[in-house]
Amino acid sequence: MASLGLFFLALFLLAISWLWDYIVLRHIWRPYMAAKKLREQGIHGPRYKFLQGCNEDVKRMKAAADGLVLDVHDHNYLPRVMPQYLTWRSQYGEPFVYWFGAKPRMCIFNYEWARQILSSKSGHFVKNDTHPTVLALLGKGLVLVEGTDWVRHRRVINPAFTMDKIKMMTKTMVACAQNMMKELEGQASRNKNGEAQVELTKRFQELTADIISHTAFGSSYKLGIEAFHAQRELQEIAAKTLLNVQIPGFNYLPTKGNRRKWMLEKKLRSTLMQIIQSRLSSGKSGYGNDLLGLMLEACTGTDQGKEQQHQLCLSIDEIIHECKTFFFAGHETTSLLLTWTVFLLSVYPEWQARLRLEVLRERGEENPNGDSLSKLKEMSMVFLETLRLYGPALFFQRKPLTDITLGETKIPKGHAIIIPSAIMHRDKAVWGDDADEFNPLRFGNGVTRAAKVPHALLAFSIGPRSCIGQNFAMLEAKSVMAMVLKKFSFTLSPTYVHAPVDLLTLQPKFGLPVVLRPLDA
Ligand code: HEM
Repeated sequence: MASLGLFFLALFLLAISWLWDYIVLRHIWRPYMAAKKLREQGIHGPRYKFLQGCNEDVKRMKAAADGLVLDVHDHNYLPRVMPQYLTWRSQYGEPFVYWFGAKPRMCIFNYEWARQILSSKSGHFVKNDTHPTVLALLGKGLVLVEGTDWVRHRRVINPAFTMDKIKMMTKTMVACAQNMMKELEGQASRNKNGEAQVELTKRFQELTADIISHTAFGSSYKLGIEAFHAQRELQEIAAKTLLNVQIPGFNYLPTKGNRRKWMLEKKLRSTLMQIIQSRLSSGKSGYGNDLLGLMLEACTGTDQGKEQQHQLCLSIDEIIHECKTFFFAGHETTSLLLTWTVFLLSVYPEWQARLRLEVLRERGEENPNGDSLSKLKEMSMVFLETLRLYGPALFFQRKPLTDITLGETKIPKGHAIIIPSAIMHRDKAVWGDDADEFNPLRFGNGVTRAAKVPHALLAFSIGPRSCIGQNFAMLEAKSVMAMVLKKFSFTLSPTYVHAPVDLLTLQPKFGLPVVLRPLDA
């Protein structure tokens, strides 16, 4: 009896200590003190609300803005997509602080501060805490690892992204694009008017999944596409649940949503494991020159010294995480670059004609290759302008590991910093009065001279954590766009609705229906 009493007393004390830590300290005292300290520095923001922070306000503002539909010439979708940042900036100035649950987030708009944070090599800034579903989707690969692990992963992966290697992959990229063109031509020829009405967002997603599957993992399309579908659904779940209050332990409850998420995670892992296993069993004379081959070689190679091998070694579990990372990072972003470029070239047919001419001038009727694609300067300009206006990533997050000072402002350790690149890309003081307009000519003298600040384009980020796949993405997008421009002219379908939406990446809410007209018809 006495021991039962002791047990309940211990349980009671445990509950009290949990309540004290979780409710009082974490959700009342710390937010109160953090807000007070920031106020003393003149940094204000929306009021913290118990447990939810500002998450419900964000949901409300986004829901209210969701009905806004833009004219196709209007590229300022920020009031639709990021209404909270615009509202709070106008109410509280720059920077301001808001609350993601109980966690403070400082939103900065200053290019010099962004440069200092993103270019820092000191290791003082790390990626912010990742939502569990985003982690399941993206894997703890290169995008999310930190410190010496990041150095090790990046060393293993860097050799797969040299320009020579990427140029060699052009053939595969063009072949995948060619298959898609054939399908589209077939679709057009079956219609009486010889045109095809196609929703391109989905087509580009499938195409870029096919390309990454072939170039990075050498896997069969069928297996790759299974991983792709599981990741897509995880992304939808993440986008829907990101702003929900996170109750400790909730992720372990067998709710319908959690069970679906676990099933998808399992499916993704087992599919990637299958791709890896089939490569391992075929690797009698090396594992191949692509990304997966390089990772497996590093993991199992025996011709290096022990010390060097340790620095260049990834475990099978780490390789699975990297596969998730590359599968997601490697196709989602590029498919969106293609989607938004087709949108803009439909709205500005003079640029569509200009790029078609450039493609035909460089290569005539022949399929593009690595060298000819590198010469497509105007196409590069159009991609850069597309990334400025419709970059897939809307903002970056970093978290300082120690107290830091930016200008006169002190940012305490652990306070997340939000760098809203989509808003900064429209800063008229930096980009000029036409910042809201589509003007690829601003990139005529190269990316560093396009604005008043050398590294104003943040689409691939800057500094040591900038995108490892940017050359790959540009060459891939060029391969596909060159093929599309050679085969078709295109216009927006009358059913297109211009309503960009934030689903972790910037996407057209209702897809991109276009009308394709074969050029040789
Ligand atoms: C238009 C296409 C792309 C865009 C706009 C883009 C954008 C970005 C951005 C903004 C970051 C930095 C994220 C941060 O700092 O939080 C990043 C990192 C990364 N990207 Fe991309 N990306 C693209 C294509 C690709 C491709 C094709 C791959 C792989 C094949 C890739 C792989 C990665 C990886 C692994 C990182 C993490 C790098 C590191 O932290 O060392 N990306 N990307």
